[in-house]
Amino acid sequence: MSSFGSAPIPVPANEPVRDYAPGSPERARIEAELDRQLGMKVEVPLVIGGEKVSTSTTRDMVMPHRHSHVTGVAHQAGEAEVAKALAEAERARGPWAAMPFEDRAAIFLRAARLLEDEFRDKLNAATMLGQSKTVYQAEIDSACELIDFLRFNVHYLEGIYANQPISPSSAVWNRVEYRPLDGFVFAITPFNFTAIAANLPSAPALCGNTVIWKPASTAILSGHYIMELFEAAGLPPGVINFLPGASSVIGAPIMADARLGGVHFTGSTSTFKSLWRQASANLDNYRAYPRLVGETGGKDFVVAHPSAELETLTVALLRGAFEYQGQKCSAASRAYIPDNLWPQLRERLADGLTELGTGDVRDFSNFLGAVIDKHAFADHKAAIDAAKAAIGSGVAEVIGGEYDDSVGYFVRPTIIVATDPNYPSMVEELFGPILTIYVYPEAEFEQTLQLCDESSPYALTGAIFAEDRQAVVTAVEQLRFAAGNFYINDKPTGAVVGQQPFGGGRASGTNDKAGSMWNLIRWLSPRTIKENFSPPRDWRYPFLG
Ligand SMILES: NC(=O)c1ccc[n+]([C@@H]2O[C@H](COP(=O)([O-])OP(=O)(O)OC[C@H]3O[C@@H](n4cnc5c(N)ncnc54)[C@H](O)[C@@H]3O)[C@@H](O)[C@H]2O)c1
Ligand SMILES: N[C@@H](CCC=O)C(=O)O
Repeated sequence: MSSFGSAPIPVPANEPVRDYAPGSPERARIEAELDRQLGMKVEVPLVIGGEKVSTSTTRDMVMPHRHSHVTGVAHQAGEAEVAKALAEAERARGPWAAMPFEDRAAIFLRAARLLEDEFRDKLNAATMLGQSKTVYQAEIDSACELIDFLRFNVHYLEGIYANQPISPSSAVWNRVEYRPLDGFVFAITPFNFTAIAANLPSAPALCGNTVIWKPASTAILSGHYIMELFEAAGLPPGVINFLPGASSVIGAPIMADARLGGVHFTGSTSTFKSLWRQASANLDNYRAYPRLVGETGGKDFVVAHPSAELETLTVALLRGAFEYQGQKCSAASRAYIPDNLWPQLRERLADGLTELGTGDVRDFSNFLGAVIDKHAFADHKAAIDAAKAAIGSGVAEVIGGEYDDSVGYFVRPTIIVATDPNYPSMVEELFGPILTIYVYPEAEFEQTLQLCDESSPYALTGAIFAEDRQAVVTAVEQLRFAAGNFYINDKPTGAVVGQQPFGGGRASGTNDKAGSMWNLIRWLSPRTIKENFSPPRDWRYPFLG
């Protein structure tokens, strides 16, 4: 806090989602920006200590929905740049930690304001072109969710700082200083959410930490504009160091560094486990135990009770499973449907699938773009082929199931109807536009809840659909540990900062709830200070006489 006053932070409200309707001013602006970005090639440097760094190795950035189109090149970090980033993160630590909270807060509040306006189209367009999001999916991510993260984190941190111990006597004053960690933070970010990519480095930075940020190789374009945004907002050099490059080159030396204070990770479960193993192997090197925060994979479920309402269930499955090509960690990827509802639901879903346009995100009539890259395409193709081959032994039918990578990595929305509740796509994460459904006998609702709870290792999001209140009560009870974000009569995606703190347990992560005080607490190392205004002057207890 300032030495000369205590100014309350403006109370945040969620950023309104713009609708980009035909003829709207925002539609005209984003179309112009898309055309502008389509006409250019960007050269993305590393940013270390505020300096833009080029290297001898670059990597092409391509559009998933038109892989022949190169949006630019990204310079790749090597050993020397990793060493420089470690040195810069160390150099900037003292001055940044000494900067008053109001000033750190002002930088991120200014970033939010810049994103509300002049950066909005740039970041949305980059997210659309680089990560193949439709305009709506880009808007809720790279504009609204990111603005919310920036504003709400400031608000939550103010609340944490205000949390102080009691000082019951006039002789003693107790206080807690919420220091940053005793080392730098390594932020490792996924491809699928621009807001997450920005939040993972900026949340620890707001708390006074310096950060080395390794973005996903398939989301560099939006990462580049995030760095421009932070720079425009006045973030001092060295606070966030941007290090695109191969994880094999960047990961090991940073994880082995004695000054590692924490890892802020979002991505797959297997990558997080490998980071945890590296931390454990390096335990004797570290100055302090690093904080390991990871939000990871999911096998998110929808359970319908026989009393569920068909219309809302249909919409929840179509939107929950297929928005952004199912590449949300929260996406509904398995559903348990009672046999009384299945015939009608099947018809509605099959009709819905034929209407979900899949193609170039520059065409606003499409509901889905492409999956992120050739590896994801190959995985989804293999899963669809395997399901078709399993018809009659574990699978009843495959609805949809088309794919084509001649122009872009397109996988059309697909439903696998499994007869085996442990069929691989009922229990393993695929992270694409594939929903697997198991139809259960309507009398077996409680056994089905148990199956849902026990058959997959993940516990990120899940939903119950029921009109019968007792069924809701039973599901809430039986699925207590099956999801960190649980929804009643709503799709399991679309958590909003400030409304539904997000994260899961079991194989889905450490459940530190992004966009909440619980996440920020992980980047703080409290120091308790007791001051005695009248220390004792005699060592004897009164009873010693
Ligand atoms: N739970 C959540 O909140 C959440 C949110 C978004 C995504 N996800 C999960 O993320 C996954 C998809 O994202 P992805 O494909 O980008 O995940 P990923 O694990 O492949 O990559 C995530 C990041 O880790 C880096 N990485 C990989 N190996 C590394 C290593 N050895 N050392 C250092 N860095 C390394 C990657 O380069 C990337 O930056 C899915 O499993 C999804 O469920 C979870
Ligand atoms: N917060 C997002 C998920 C982010 C993971 O990819 C949601 O709730 O849909």
